[in-house]
Amino acid sequence: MRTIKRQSGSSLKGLLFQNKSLLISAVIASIMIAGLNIALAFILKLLINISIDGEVADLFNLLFVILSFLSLYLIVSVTQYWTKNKYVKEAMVNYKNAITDRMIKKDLSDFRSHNSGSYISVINNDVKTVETDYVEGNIVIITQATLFIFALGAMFYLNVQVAVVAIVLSLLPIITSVAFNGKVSLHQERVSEKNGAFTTTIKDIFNGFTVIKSFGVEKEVSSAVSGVNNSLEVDKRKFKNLTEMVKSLTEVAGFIVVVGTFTFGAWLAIKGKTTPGDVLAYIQLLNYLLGPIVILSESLNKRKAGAVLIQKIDDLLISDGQKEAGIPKEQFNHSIVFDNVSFSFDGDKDVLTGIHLALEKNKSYAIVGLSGSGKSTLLNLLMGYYDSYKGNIYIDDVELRDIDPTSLYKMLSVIQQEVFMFDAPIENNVFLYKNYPQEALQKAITMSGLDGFIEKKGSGFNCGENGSQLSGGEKQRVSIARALIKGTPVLLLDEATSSLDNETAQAIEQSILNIKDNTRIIVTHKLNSDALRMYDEIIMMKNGCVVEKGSFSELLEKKGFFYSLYNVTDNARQKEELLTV
Ligand SMILES: Nc1ncnc2c1ncn2[C@@H]1O[C@H](COP(=O)(O)OP(=O)(O)OP(=O)(O)O)[C@@H](O)[C@H]1O
Repeated sequence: MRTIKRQSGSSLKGLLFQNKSLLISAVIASIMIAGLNIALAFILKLLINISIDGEVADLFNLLFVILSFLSLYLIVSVTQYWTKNKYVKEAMVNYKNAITDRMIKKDLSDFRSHNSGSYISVINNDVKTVETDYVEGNIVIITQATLFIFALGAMFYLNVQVAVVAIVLSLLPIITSVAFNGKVSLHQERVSEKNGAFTTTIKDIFNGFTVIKSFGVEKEVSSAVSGVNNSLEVDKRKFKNLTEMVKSLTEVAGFIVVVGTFTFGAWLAIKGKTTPGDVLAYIQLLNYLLGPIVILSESLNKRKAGAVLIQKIDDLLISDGQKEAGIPKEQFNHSIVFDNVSFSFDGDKDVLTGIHLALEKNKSYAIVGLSGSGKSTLLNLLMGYYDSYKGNIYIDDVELRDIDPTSLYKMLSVIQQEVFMFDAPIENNVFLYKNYPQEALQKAITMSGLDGFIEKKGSGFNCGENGSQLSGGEKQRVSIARALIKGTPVLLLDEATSSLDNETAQAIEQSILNIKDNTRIIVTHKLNSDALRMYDEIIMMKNGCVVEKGSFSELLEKKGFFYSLYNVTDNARQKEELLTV
């Protein structure tokens, strides 16, 4: 058997930097803004020096410079936000599309290993944080770092001693911020996890609204939500407290830098070693030194936390890995074989034990057994929902785990009791937006018993959210039609007609059993002798094992477990109930 190699997959982070020309334009504009801010300090210095010992003509010349400066500032600033917003928009479109794409391409077993709330929370919360703290944060960091470097350079230009004092003191807020880096990331990750749990809880309320109402458990559910909500808000508060404490500490450290540098500048002015204009320029430059330190410390911490979220998103989408491209197999030639298959959900207690089955092409099989005996799990293994089973499942001698999942679903269709419906017209729900030959459509619609409904309501009838405008039976008919239209060589039915009345259910079962060029494996609770007689083989399950198999008459002759169940009563209805308990 080929082993499944797990591949780590590439990180989606690269997508955030894909549009390089826009990113570079936004960065250049940001750097220019930083330069213009420094130029403002020199303009103020000139203004003060002219006011002390200059001429009116100098003042007019300077005013002309100021007007040109303001026009340039406006142009650069508009360019900066325009390119930045366009870059962020394109980066986020690419990133979110890639996330959705990866989610959809996950194979079933991988997708089901995570709670759907985690995926929703990633799209709703984490991606937003990545946008503000990481993508926009990168540009903020570049702008502020440039402003800091320019301000420092300008200080050196004005006075080396003042610049050295400013650098030494600036280490204080930087150290403060770096010291809390790790802790901030940890708290951000915790908030993200709690967001996921909260989304899952809210999702459960929407999905289980009818249950909540009919069982009158509003208060209990509200209190459960309140617990999750409270826990999320507690962690959010801790996160905010921490970031704001870091901000306060950095601000205080910043004041020390201002007061220290300014005192030193004032001392130099008193000694006559610098001009008042220079002192004003120091003050202005100090703002450009301190502002960035505070913003940088906050932005660097948030960026780090954003990077942790990017990693978390990657892990959710990649770490479980997708199967290495498997063997493409779309034709079903002769048989499906379960060779000593055992399976456990929790790795402890087996739900299926030592299953040996050989299912031949174009035959029909009924799987029967008491509730919880493992019938659905057997079908789910065949659908590739789980790959951690022991033993082997072969489709025409190819191990199921080695088959490319996409091609597997071209061979198998499943019809289940739970039917998902899109909030779309019935025709889109049946065809699932694909084109099929008219003849195939008509055949599937007739066989599934949907023809009457479509005639009455029209193919454009909207099904409502998850089919709220349709009855349970109508939804099941849609699901049957969907599978029949797909025309796969193997059909799996798991309680597919349970919501239909006995007569309709039997009619549909009969028409499915009449398809001769199809392999049908049908889990049924209905011990109806007319239907059971039509199956090539009945597989009787008990406690995760296949205990009997054979045709209806063979099993009756055997007088075993199937016989005893079938003969418990002559009343078919009671037999059905017996198996459902
Ligand atoms: N996702 C799951 N996680 C853990 N245990 C599960 C899971 N799904 C099913 N089981 C357990 O596995 C056993 C077999 O379940 P399965 O649904 O296959 O039985 P079944 O014969 O189809 O039952 P029914 O006729 O009631 O649908 C049961 O004990 C069930 O509780």
